[in-house]
Amino acid sequence: MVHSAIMEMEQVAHAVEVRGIRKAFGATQALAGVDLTLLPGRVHALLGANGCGKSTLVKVLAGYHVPDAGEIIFPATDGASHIAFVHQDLGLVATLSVAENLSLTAGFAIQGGRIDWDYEYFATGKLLRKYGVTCDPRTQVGDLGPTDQTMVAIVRALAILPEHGGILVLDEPTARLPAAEADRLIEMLQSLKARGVAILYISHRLEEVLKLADELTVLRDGRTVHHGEVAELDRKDLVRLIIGHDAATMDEDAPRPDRGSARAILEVSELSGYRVGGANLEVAGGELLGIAGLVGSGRSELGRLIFGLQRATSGKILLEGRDVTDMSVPQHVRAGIAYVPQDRLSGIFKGLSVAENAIVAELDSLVSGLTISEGRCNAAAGGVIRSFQVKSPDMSVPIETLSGGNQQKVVLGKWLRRDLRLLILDEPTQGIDVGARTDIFHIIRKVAAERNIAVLVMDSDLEILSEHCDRICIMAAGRIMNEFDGPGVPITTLNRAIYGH
Ligand SMILES: Nc1ncnc2c1ncn2[C@@H]1O[C@H](COP(=O)(O)OP(=O)(O)OP(=O)(O)O)[C@@H](O)[C@H]1O
Repeated sequence: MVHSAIMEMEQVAHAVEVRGIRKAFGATQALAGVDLTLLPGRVHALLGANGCGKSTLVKVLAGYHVPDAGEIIFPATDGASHIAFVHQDLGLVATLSVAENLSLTAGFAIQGGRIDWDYEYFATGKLLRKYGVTCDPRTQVGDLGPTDQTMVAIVRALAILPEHGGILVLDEPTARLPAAEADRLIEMLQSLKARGVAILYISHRLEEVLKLADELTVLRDGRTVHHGEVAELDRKDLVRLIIGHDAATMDEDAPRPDRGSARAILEVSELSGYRVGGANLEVAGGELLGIAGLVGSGRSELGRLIFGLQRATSGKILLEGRDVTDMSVPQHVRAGIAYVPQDRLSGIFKGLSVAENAIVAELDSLVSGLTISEGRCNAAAGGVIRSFQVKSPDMSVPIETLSGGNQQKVVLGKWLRRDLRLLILDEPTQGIDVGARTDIFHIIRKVAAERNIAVLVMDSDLEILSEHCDRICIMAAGRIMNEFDGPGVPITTLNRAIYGH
């Protein structure tokens, strides 16, 4: 029997109270009795490792999943309509303007039987300015940078909340943003507190949580393991609460490339494209080279140019001395280059199982005769699942039923099984929890050293680059401007270089 009920209560201080929510998917108990109270004007962070149940709780709040048991209690009679959501994928339509995107949920202004566009643009501009968003309401959303896109998604959510109060649920809003850009967003969210909005904030970025949140709830395996004030905690405390012990530190014994003798696997000279203009770099076998830079610095485009997703207008790309500049993507894959894109969804095949996704990059080697050897497929998929500690009930379930972070682990794992020379990772640990991140980099380093693979890592999280990369290059205006030897480059040094151009 479903015990869920949305009860109405009067004159209570909370914006919403969640009591004893349980939700299972088959044998997976995603939520095993979660309690949570959101208060007006306060930010409540919801933390926990990949697959602990955060998104499931958000989907229960949104009414997308019906809980197996528990209650959601709103104080006002129309409480359910005063809760707005910004999901991980933002849910914006890239080909429509900012004004159109906002009106899709808030409704269009109609005058004389037609949409009053002058009013639409005026009203959208006013709304954006109110929250400090400077983009033009006529701009296509796809042409905005990721920070402005995120802010538009938040303004769109806020537009359906009342002038005071309401509840805003944000599921990893800053996952795609560099730290400094995320600060703009955090300032915006701080200002909402004064408006009495109750905010539920999900993030794997602990610095943000420490800056923004007033209180936090930590989930582990669908259960609340901690609830309390944030002011009393530091980063180490958060890590301990999330993973149940201190984070593993850098593996001092991990093999590191000897730069003097290691031969360059990748050599890029004077490479230019749309935003990249004259980039030069080399990556040796076994080396992890990090690329940092602001959005628009050419950081992500550099990876796409090397993989052949974008055409170079000039310059050269050599892979073990062989010119691969004008090769197509399939030719690059055959030459031993792998590219894991920023956008997790473009790396997975929805509808296929976890096992099929795990082996899709090496299908050619698993086919015997006209059939695919099931035993070898299962062994290969099992290898990915074990080494990346993918949390999945079994490998036959559709990949989209895994939590976001676990989908990302499968994408990474499938590429690492191929016979690679160069691995390009664009935001590899986006959405991956703090414990799993370190494990993943340890695996990448080990595999890179054992098989002499060059690894190029583009990441907006400077802590990740500082902790794990042998060298870090700073990109600005399409060029490599500085280079630092790692690991352990201070974040302040990296930030100074990034903003110094
Ligand atoms: N529709 C579904 N069908 C089957 N299992 C599901 C479904 N949705 C979630 N699960 C499972 O429920 C558990 C909790 O997943 P959820 O997405 O809530 O985790 P999460 O804490 O949001 O993780 P992440 O940080 O990786 O986004 C996981 O084991 C996941 O595989």
